[in-house]
Amino acid sequence: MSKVRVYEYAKKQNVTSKEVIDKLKTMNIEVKNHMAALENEAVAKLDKAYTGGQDKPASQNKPQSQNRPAQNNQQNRGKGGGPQANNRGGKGGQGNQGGKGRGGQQRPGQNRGGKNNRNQKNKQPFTPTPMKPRELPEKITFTESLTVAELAKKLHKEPSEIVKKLFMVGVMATVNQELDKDSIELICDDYGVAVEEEILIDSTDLETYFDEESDADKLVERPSVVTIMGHVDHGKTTLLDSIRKTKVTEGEAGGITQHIGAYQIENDDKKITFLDTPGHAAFTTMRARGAKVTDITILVVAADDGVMPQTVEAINHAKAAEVPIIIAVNKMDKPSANPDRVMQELTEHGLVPEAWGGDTIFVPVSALTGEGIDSLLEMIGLVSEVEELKADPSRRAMGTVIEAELDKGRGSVATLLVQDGTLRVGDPIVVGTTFGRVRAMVNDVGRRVKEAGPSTPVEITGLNDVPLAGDRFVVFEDEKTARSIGESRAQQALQAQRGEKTRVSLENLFEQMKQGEMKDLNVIVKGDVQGSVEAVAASLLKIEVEGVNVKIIHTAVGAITESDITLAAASNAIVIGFNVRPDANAKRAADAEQVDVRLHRIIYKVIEEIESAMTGLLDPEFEEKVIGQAEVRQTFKVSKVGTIAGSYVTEGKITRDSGVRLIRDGIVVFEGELDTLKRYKDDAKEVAKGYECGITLKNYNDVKEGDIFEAFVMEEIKR
Ligand SMILES: Nc1nc2c(ncn2[C@@H]2O[C@H](COP(=O)(O)OP(=O)(O)OP(=O)(O)O)[C@@H](O)[C@H]2O)c(=O)[nH]1
Repeated sequence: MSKVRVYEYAKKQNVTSKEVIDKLKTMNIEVKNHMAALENEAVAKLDKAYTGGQDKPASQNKPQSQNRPAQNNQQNRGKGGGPQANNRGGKGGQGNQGGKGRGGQQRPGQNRGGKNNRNQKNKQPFTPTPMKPRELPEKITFTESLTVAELAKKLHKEPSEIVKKLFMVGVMATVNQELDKDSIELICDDYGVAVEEEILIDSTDLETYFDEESDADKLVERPSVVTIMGHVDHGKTTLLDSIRKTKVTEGEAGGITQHIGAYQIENDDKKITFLDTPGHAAFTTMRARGAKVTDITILVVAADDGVMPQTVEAINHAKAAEVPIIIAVNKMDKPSANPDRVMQELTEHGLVPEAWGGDTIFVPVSALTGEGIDSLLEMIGLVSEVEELKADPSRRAMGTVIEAELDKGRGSVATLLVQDGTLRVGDPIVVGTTFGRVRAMVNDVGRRVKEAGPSTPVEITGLNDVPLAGDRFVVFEDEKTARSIGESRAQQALQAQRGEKTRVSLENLFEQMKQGEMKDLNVIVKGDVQGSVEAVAASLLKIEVEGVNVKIIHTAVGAITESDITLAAASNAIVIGFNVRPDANAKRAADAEQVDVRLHRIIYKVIEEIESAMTGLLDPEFEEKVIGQAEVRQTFKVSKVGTIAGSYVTEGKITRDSGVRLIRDGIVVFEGELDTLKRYKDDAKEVAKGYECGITLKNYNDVKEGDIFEAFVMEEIKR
């Protein structure tokens, strides 16, 4: 196949891949990254754009294609920003100088600006004179960025000259400052020197291998991968069992005992893979790690119970992952079954049955009696046909870890879902940050196998360490490469742990918007009552700021849970708690995943904060810091004084002048000030963890045993 990839095309045109991707975007052609293969049609359109409508194919263009219209250059200059020195807020626009275009792409001697022509006059075009030491180079190359000093060296100039030039276009830079691509191009443009950005292909980035496209003629249909989700006790496990029992061939060794966290069945000559990781937590954890493994979600809803909170959560998780949903209305054998109610309730969540004019498939089943299971499988078959699930068994194997553990006898044991290619015993493999050679491979019924094709779950041994669920794996040519990539990945992971992640937060939102990285601000709203959740969500949706949309991906009543944080991490969302707090697990998860959780009690403050963040006006000067917690052990009513809460400090400390919140079952019932803080009879300035104290609140008396005081102070944030 001779398809041209984005980076190859960019090279041909002597522009960057990003520019090509941006240009494609303006043509409504979305490509994943620089590795994406371009359709002929896209190449033709690009050729047209780069040759100014002359319909000249890229192959005929000289590598340094000069004849790009100035207006294209303008367009490609990046979103609203002129040149900027990195790490600086450089006021955009200034450097975007009129029709000057990006002569950086041009070679000296070709149609250059006046200044450079003057330089050129001294040159004897056909006499091979030796290069003068201070002469400008024809072209420079760089990867990602250059410091001012490095750029100066490449241009054979003094750094101070470059600093001056930058200053002229409104960029203040010091000698050691890193310059971004725009600034480098602008300076080179000014000297009439061509620039080429070398794009490094990161061989340690496993996703790159997933993005490699297969030849169309090698693609074959692959089994669909199905996850079952639903509310507790609605019958997920029973349904999974029932499907397996009806379909696993009797003759299989090991019968129906399942060995690994996934199994495959055959229905109408078509295989279906079920992931036995019920619950959306596992599903979303995987997605948070970047892996998409599920093709279809079966949402189990008990016909006698209807839509419950976890049903809604599951819907939102599946929607966020853009996975099609089939509804299994379970427990139809029960006399109290009311499938109409289930349909009605799900309609309220945007899942409208086909019978009512929608496009959601509802299948009534009984996991207990087996009734309806065949229709369910048939529907899975139908949906997977629509999805056109394809893979190329001839390529190197790649996929995702379903689960992994350390086995005393066998060492690291990992269940992998092969998503593309064919995995074979003996293959050198990198799995997450681990590596090795596939020593032995066992299928879902415990039988040893030599190879496993697309959508097949297998258990393997032979890795040097235990990978994590959701980690990606890729097979490499030889063990040496696998080891070196595995080791660099482990190293990178360590560094990343120390470094920072770029999850969206209200603090960095504007910056990300400016760089064109954010189009949707995903938000999860949790609140104390349905009414307030709806009100917050509705007000958020009304915010109008150009360039970014608020997208509510999940709302629910109750405290912020770990599952909310996982969803936020997977969907790059922020979490808003309205009169509710995160529970302990959620707090830990939010810290670890760096999910921005914003807690509020007044709607307009929520809106104000988000709006300011979107317009870059967020005032981050003060941030609330929780300094301690105390639990109310006993209350005493004293006339004139009110209720004294005999409390025990469980975390940090409570200080006399800290702000305080009273929390009951995860819900904030009061926020205000302390009236008194006493140790025995004496006033105390602060009471530390492990000590008892008496607390009264200003203007609030309804303190109850078991309530939690949360003390906080406002701290100035260093910018
Ligand atoms: N009558 C009837 N009972 C069912 C059916 N499906 C499941 N049950 C029962 O419902 C209960 C819960 O079923 P499970 O399969 O454990 O539910 P689950 O969704 O896996 O529950 P968790 O794993 O706790 O989330 C069990 O007692 C099942 O026997 C059904 O179709 N009809």
